Amino acid sequence: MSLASLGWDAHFSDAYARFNRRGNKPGRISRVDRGVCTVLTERGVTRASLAGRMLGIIAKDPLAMPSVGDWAVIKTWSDERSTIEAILPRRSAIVRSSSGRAAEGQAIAANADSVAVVEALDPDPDPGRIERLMALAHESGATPLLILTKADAVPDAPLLAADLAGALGDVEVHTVSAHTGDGLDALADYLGPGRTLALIGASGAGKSSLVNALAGTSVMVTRALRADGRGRHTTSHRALVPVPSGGTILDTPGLRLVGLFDRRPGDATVPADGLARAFEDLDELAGGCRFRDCRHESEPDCAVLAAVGDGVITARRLENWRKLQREQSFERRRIEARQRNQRRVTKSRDRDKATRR
Ligand SMILES: Nc1nc2c(ncn2[C@@H]2O[C@H](COP(=O)(O)OP(=O)(O)OP(=O)(O)O)[C@@H](O)[C@H]2O)c(=O)[nH]1
Ligand SMILES: [Zn+2]
Repeated sequence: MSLASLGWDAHFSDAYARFNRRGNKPGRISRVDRGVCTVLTERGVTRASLAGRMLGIIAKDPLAMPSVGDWAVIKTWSDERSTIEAILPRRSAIVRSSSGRAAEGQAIAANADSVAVVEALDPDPDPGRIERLMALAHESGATPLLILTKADAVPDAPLLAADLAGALGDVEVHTVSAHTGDGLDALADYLGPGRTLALIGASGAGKSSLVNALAGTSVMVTRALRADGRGRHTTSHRALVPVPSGGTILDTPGLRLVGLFDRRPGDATVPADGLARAFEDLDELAGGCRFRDCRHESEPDCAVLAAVGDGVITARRLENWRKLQREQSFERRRIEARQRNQRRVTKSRDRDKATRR
């Protein structure tokens, strides 16, 4: 396996220079199990545990915990054991905050060139989840895109895709089916030699099936859906899989909680449908603002900002409420885009009818 096909380039080779001595070699982490990493190197696959100095660094900064996709410095000892001595600076990282404190974030994928939010077209795609995951993709520093899976399972895939794309702005949207192979060719751009495409999405979104379809072999375990139609948590590991086109695809574990990323510990128990109700007090307060379309940012006589100033509500709560409102306006834009599309379709159908007459 050449390091270049795994994404090794001048940037990483420069960073490696100060570790370049006998006994050390670079490798890319393809899997992490409780501190033991599977590493792809020029000479094949190695298992490596964390060196003592790494443990010290991680204790101070959990983000330094090796993640799938990281380039690592591997030291091989005289008894053949291997340890991870260091992680080279990341070019991008998908970070999930396990609690409200940013310092407790955890990298779930490193050094991807592009990050795809993967959402199934069937059952109905969830725009709120897409938007949350899209924020995570944007924050990673890689190029975000949206992959809509299971296109074979719905009659109107292009319409649904256009509808979701309309609300996303400048992000490429691809519609695919792992079962029929439709749309997979269009993903080749993201998987050229040395390029890494990472996938994030809810459990059951079809990530493993997509990895299998792109890698051309059955490298990941997928399992049938539960009777209630919800995906089962079947990805037992995070994996970096080389694909025939020369790049690598990085699968992350299925993310089951809708608001996993931006909800604070106390809010985590609030179910998605109860979210609006959870902010009723804020809606009520907003009724006291001078302007009816007050955005509670810097407007004069804003009752909400006043309440924050008085300590009646916390700034964090206000921020969460704003997030919810952004989601709702996303939903509105989505519905408008769908109506526009439908009007277009109806119009062209009428035109067809007229010409046939
Ligand atoms: N109709 C159809 N079903 C699909 C397609 N891709 C995946 N599925 C089904 O969707 C279910 C979930 O697929 P997985 O690939 O396991 O989903 P995942 O995102 O990897 O889920 P986790 O492993 O839980 O993270 C399985 O029952 C698949 O057979 C597709 O293109 N078309
Ligand atoms: Zn206000």
